[in-house]
Amino acid sequence: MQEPHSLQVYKFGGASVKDTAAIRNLCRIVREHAAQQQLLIVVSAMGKTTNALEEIFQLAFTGQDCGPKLDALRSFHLGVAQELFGQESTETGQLQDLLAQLEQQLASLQPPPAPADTYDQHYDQIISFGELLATCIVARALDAQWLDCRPLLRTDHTWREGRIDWPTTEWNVRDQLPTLLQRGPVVTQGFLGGTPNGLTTTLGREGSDYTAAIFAYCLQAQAVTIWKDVAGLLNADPKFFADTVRFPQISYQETIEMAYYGASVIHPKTIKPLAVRQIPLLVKSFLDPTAEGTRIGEGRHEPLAPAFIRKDGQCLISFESRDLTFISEENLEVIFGALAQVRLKINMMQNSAISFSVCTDFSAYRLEKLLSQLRDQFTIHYNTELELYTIKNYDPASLQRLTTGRELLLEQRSRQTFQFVCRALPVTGLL
Ligand SMILES: Nc1ncnc2c1ncn2[C@@H]1O[C@H](COP(=O)(O)OP(=O)(O)O)[C@@H](O)[C@H]1O
Ligand SMILES: N[C@@H](CC(=O)OP(=O)(O)O)C(=O)O
Repeated sequence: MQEPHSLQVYKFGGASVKDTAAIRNLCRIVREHAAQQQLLIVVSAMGKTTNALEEIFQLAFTGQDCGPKLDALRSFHLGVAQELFGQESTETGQLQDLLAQLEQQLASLQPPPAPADTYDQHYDQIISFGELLATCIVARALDAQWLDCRPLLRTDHTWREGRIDWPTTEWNVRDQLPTLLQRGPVVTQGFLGGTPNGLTTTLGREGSDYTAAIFAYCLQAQAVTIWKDVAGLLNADPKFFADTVRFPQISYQETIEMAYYGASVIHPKTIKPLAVRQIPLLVKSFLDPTAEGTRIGEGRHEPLAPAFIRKDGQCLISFESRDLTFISEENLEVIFGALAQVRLKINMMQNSAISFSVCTDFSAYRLEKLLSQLRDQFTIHYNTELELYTIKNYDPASLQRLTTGRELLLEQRSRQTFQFVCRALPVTGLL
């Protein structure tokens, strides 16, 4: 038996499996870069399938017709499978079974409409089909073993953000995976987990990177490679910023901070399990697989270029005590408690004498719940459609580059990091 550390974990996200050509490219990468090694391949839903499933679920849950959107999702997956494997080979089998299960589960939501407080639980049962369908196709394209990760990756019942039960998960993974990996490559789902009573959970949007890290941690893998549509970890998202530069090497700590502030290239929970076991994380381009990419690991490096992180869809909420009393620890306890209960994460916060402001991701549903809990005690104002910018390792030029022409609604700076909230401006090109 090979030593456990000879294992590589590859993670392929939505962009790398978005269509037939992308899946063929994935197969080439696996063949050319992972021969002679044990390989666990973690795969996300194809392209924008998770968003499509969210729309389908929303329609079904609110008693509306999701038929046309479901048909489009079905045709898309069957179309890709037919291009890869031929018409007849997809008429029955696992893919058809999964599509039938999805249809059945959606039908069971209506009528009668499920109670509103089961929304998140039902969400997970439906949204998870994106990864199940994608892995079914990719495993077959690679002639690899298909693994349902849900019985292994044990979580609690925190729907849409399942919290991993590490001891159970590690035991399960170490019990099951080594034998399978010895036989050949294994393909499994990112983003999914399972509760003790066999229900599906998801780990938070874009959580497949985290799945790769969980498996790598449990199996003490040699490295994790996440294959992206960018050259590596850059100092900014090239979709919004001009003149980006790649970091060839960067520490776990710098990366975790970038992910925390919103650099969407890596899910924020990915780094910790890898850092604990000193497993390097490689970010590589599936468009140019031989290029160097980025190596994230232990150690120090030269000071980095300023990094720019933009988070859109922000909401700035301010709480004022109703009777001009100062914002006190007691008030803050109430506000934090309510934010935690409705699961609104604080991206930035600031207090003054009689008011306390938080910047969070906007969710109409969660905001309404928050307002109904706190309205009696506080006067609450909020603004939506805002952007939160963070500059790590800022200098005067980078500050000027980002703040010129913007009205800053809230700002904060430490020695390394500058953050501000502002109104979204019309897009006129790259920043
Ligand atoms: N600092 C950054 N460096 C590189 N890419 C970034 C950065 N911040 C955001 N991105 C964005 O992350 C995208 C890749 O991540 P993501 O879309 O989650 O990939 P996938 O879903 O395929 O795993 C890139 O296309 C890029 O727009
Ligand atoms: N498919 C899920 C999980 C995920 O991680 O996807 P991706 O690897 O494409 O970001 C999502 O879109 O949230």
